[in-house]
Amino acid sequence: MIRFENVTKVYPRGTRPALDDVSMEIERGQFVFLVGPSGSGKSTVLRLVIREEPTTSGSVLVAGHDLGLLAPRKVPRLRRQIGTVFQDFRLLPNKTVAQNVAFALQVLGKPTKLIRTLVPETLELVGLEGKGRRMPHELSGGEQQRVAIARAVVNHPAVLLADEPTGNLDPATSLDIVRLLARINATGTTVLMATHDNVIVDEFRRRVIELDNGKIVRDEAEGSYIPKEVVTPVPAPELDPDDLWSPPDETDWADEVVRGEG
Ligand SMILES: Nc1ncnc2c1ncn2[C@@H]1O[C@H](COP(=O)(O)OP(=O)(O)OP(=O)(O)O)[C@@H](O)[C@H]1O
Repeated sequence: MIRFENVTKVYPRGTRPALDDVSMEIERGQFVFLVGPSGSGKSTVLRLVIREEPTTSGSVLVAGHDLGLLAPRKVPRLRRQIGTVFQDFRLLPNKTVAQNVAFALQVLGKPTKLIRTLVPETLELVGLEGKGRRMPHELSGGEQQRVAIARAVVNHPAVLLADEPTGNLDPATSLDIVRLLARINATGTTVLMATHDNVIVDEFRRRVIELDNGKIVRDEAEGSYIPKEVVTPVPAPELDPDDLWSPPDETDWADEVVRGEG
């Protein structure tokens, strides 16, 4: 689904490469934690996947398509297939919860009838049923992040990128948010989450890719990671795929990118 081939990224005013000859492949449907110290290149990986930045050398491929060959006017089409969530939520402060989520569909020109169905459905998915009329400032941090996640997934993206989504949240709320991301992953959405939080990484035991100084220094398959310390046990993430949307259709997604290139 996401492939990096010998990717090096040097920012215009960078003194050293933010990414240095990185190669990796993330399969469709995987949940991957991207870890590493501050400045190791985690956010840069995410920026390259949505083509917010070009590579300096090497290729980033999404669904088999080289983003370096994608015409700039086709980039919005790519981003439509990729949901993004950030540490600071980035909600529209003057819109209600429901309007924040609806806005993501309105900018895509989706019909009102569809929006009226999808918004409540998505708010229920993220555990915010009944809170659609609240303003963002009337919510806790964890609830605000749920709104941001609802907005990111309401269009059923093939990929969800999360950059330190728990960075502003307390430990218990952080685990709830990652459980929610795991539920979304269980619907077939590929999830790539950058995090500093070792408790979460140890707890969820998904694939871990560690960066240091722009290089991959560890890549451990799902479930193979042995925590260094015992952490407080918490219940396993709730996975109920029957209750959720069907997985995104990779064929449609690939076709859309192909059409975009043409
Ligand atoms: N726009 C930019 N211009 C110049 N250098 C940049 C830019 N963005 C990031 N960098 C540099 O690239 C390197 C990688 O940064 P990046 O933000 O990807 O790291 P990170 O692992 O996400 O860090 P953090 O955990 O602190 O968010 C750092 O040395 C950073 O200073």
